Amino acid sequence: MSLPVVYYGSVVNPVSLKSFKALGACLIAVSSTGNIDWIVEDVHDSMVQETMGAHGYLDVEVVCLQDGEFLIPGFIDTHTHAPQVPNIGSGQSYELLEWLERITFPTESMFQDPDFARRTYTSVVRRIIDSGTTTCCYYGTIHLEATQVLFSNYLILHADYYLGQRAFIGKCNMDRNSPSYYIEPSVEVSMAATKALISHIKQLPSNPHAAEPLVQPILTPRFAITCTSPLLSSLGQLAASDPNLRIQTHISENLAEVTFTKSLFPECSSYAGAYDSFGLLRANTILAHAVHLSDDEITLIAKKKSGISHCPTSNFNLSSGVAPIGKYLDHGIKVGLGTDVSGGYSPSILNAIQNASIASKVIAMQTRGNPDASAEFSNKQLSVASLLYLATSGGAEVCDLENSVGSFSVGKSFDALQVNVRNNAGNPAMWGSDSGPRSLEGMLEQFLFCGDDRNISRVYVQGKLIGGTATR
Ligand SMILES: O=c1[nH]c(=O)c2nc[nH]c2[nH]1
Ligand SMILES: [Zn+2]
Repeated sequence: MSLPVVYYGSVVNPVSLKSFKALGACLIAVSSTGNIDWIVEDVHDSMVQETMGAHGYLDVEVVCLQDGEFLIPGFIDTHTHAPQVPNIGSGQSYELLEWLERITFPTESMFQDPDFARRTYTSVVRRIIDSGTTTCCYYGTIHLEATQVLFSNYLILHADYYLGQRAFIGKCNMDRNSPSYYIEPSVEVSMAATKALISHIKQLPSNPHAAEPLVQPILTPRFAITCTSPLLSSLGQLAASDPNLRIQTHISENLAEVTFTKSLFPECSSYAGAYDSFGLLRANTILAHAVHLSDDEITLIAKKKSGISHCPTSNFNLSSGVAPIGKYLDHGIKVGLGTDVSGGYSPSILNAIQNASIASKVIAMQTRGNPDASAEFSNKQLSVASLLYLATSGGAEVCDLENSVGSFSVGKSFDALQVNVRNNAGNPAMWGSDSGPRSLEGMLEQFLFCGDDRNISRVYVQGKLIGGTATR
């Protein structure tokens, strides 16, 4: 257990899709458990010690942020593929199905060799942490051993793994429509490996102070095209036996994919209907992409309370389309952001924020002649407040972690980023020696739109410093 610590300075705290708090002189107390003990806003520096004393915090370390530094909740990446980092930036000319066949499946198949996984995954996790991702939903490959290696990075990186990054780790299920060199031979083999991974991850000790283990397994049927009905049915049964087990998959990313999926499940009403028929649509299901959903599918997903991972960089990059996120928000669907490496070419949620903004502007421009005046978000560009929310609190909702992370409040874990937009951060796009003092709102907007990992000096999960430039 570490010592309690108090952070004093500027804090940005998401409140809703429409607002956030920009607090100039805030005290956040983090107890030795890594959870937030108390928060006091607007504290003059002459009152810091007295305020701490009133909370019984005597002789506790105070970390004071400087001008140009502020805290925000850590980013939540609701969808990425760890084994695709080696081919990040390749194959940009293809659409989804061809890209899978030519670029992705060949790379993923290399993880059959656990040594390749060992050589690759450590730097992958390190890079994602330093990009500011405190919670990450990872797809592995079909290989049990390599996915165990991915998990073991939490041991390698931090000695006591449970104080590292918060993560969901899944082994892909694929028993059809996959190349002969990268396919599981049967439902039984796929299910046995899935169960073995779950037991492997669950057997390790968890942090007693975290509401749930920091690293958890997640069911990962890759997408309906690569899973037979018996496999989806077995995964649905496994999910039914453990309501807490998260599920992640892809949905309606690309029009050719949607057509192929419907041909494979003619008895189902839709792509979403196919997942639902196997019990795979529920409140802790994370559906990546959702670019081309029908109105009936939107209604079904809203009814099931499943979450959508918006992956705008990937949606642009693979020419998949523009997901109508505003419409989903108006239907009350939970939405978070995903980098979807390597469909997306950046492991940073900052890049997903920037492309989510542009995606919403594309829709707003296309529908200018037909604004939906009665709707709050449909056909409108996403505000800074909405973008911040999707990257943090929205992601927490999608991961079913909204009571533990996603914003700063008493009782939640201190999963946070210390952002630095000062000159010494080394990003010449920011600050500038003669630009003078700026508002916290202004600094936040510039960070979201032109910041990068140079501007993330500290990354905390469950109160523990796990990355950022200050650790390098
Ligand atoms: O963007 C994507 N990346 C993938 O790896 C994948 N697999 C199925 N569907 C997918 N979409
Ligand atoms: Zn994906």
